[in-house]
Amino acid sequence: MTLATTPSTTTMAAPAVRVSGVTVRYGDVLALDGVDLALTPGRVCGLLGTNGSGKSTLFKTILGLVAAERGRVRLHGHDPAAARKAGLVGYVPQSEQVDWAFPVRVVDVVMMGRYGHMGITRRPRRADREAVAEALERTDLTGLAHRQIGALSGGQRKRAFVARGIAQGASVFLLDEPFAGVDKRSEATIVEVLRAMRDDGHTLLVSTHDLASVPEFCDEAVLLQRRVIAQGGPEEVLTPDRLFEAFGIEAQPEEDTR
Ligand SMILES: Nc1ncnc2c1ncn2[C@@H]1O[C@H](COP(=O)(O)OP(=O)(O)OP(=O)(O)O)[C@@H](O)[C@H]1O
Repeated sequence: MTLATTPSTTTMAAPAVRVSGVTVRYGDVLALDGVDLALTPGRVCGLLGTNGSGKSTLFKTILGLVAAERGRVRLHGHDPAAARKAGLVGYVPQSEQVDWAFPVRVVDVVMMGRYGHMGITRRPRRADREAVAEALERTDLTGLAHRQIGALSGGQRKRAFVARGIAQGASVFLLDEPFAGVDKRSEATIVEVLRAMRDDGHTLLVSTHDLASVPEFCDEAVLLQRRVIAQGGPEEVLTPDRLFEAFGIEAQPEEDTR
């Protein structure tokens, strides 16, 4: 599941997302401590860290769902609330955060991405239906469009949320553990979709526990442990010393995956 190297010209572009000195607390719990992060447009960045290292909190802060005590977040120059209102950011949540019993079809989930484009009546127009059809096509879900979301496999559900972001016209995608509970075939399909999005200039931040796969599908990686331990190319970030600092174990990516 290899993503081709991004053209070097993109490395000079202004960041699509800039997180500057962000500190977040839940009561007494310090979840993020002065986090600095810059995401270059048209790249896939892997977000790595132990359980409780702050990955989901970082996503929620970028989305504007959690308020930072200090620091600031900008998405293409906008604050999180404005970016969300403009539909600039697509979010694929962890599976546990979604009520799969909710009686809604795949096509309805994807149409939710169009709400910001519709009037208050939320009546889809031709352009909305076309955008949804295209997003379903790109995520290989056309044949499942009328199935209940709860009746999909884990990988298909993830793709439905990616399709929602595509229909929305998002340019930044935050994916929280998109490969968790997903079989190899679905994983390969998701990686294909992410590659196509990246090649179209979208910016992707992808949290994963699968260290070995990071050099294969990410252009860069961030190691998080409440603060950023390292950000850069996977080979410069995933060193034994840094992995030990982040995970407290002698973990390192398998050599044959590089
Ligand atoms: N709503 C909340 N109230 C109180 N503490 C919270 C809340 N959400 C998260 N935390 C705490 O903040 C810290 C960071 O949690 P977060 O969910 O961001 O970690 P994570 O890296 O996403 O973990 P995981 O890999 O298990 O999903 C943890 O110590 C967690 O217990």
